[in-house]
Amino acid sequence: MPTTFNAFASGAELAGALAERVAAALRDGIAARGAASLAVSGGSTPKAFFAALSGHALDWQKVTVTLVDERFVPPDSDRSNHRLVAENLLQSEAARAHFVPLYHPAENVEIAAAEASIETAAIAAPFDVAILGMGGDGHTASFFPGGSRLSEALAADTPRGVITMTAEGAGEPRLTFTFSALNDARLLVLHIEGEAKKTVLAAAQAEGEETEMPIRAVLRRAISPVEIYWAP
Ligand SMILES: O=C1O[C@H](COP(=O)(O)O)[C@@H](O)[C@H](O)[C@H]1O
Repeated sequence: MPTTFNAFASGAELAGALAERVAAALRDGIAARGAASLAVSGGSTPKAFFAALSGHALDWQKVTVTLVDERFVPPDSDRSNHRLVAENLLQSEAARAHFVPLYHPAENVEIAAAEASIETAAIAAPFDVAILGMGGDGHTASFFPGGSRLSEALAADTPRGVITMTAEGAGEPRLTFTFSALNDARLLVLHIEGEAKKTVLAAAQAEGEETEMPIRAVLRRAISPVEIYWAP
């Protein structure tokens, strides 16, 4: 699928434009199907976008928000993507959205992933919107190079759902939606910021193994076109 590259002069400009784009897609989903879904990434990049989106007036009660991936940490951890979303997106107008977490206080991450798969299966597929990020190592979601279940996570025939991932660069064990659950989102965005990530993106767009830079799976094989949003 083709990618489009949308460059902005600043992170603030990007946040405003991406929030407009996502709010419009959610409104379209509500108009067409009565409800809409949004899967967002964590990390350090999306805060300004979350703040901009949270102020958009739309029928948030009909929107389900979930995470593309999560660390196996409780929501009061400063490493929690759930916490990031609660503090920055589920505010203002968006406080009325329904949030489905991936973390569950289970005995181990495998049980938590099974619970997350069951709960998120109630969200109609495909997602209306999925916002991916990308790490400096070329990971997206929790598809890490060298990840314990990377091949399974990236395989097109792995069912939609949440699986576990451990990797040297990942810190805590992870919970991540599979590639099959993300690649057909009606609006599929890759949100990256900084010159360093632009360089990583260029490397990912060159030849090489998907397993070395898992973002390649999205850039090469996603069913939906990938809209890249970048600012310096
Ligand atoms: O581990 C993660 O990292 C990526 C990228 O994060 P960033 O801090 O470089 O923006 C993120 O997309 C993912 O959701 C997160 O769990």
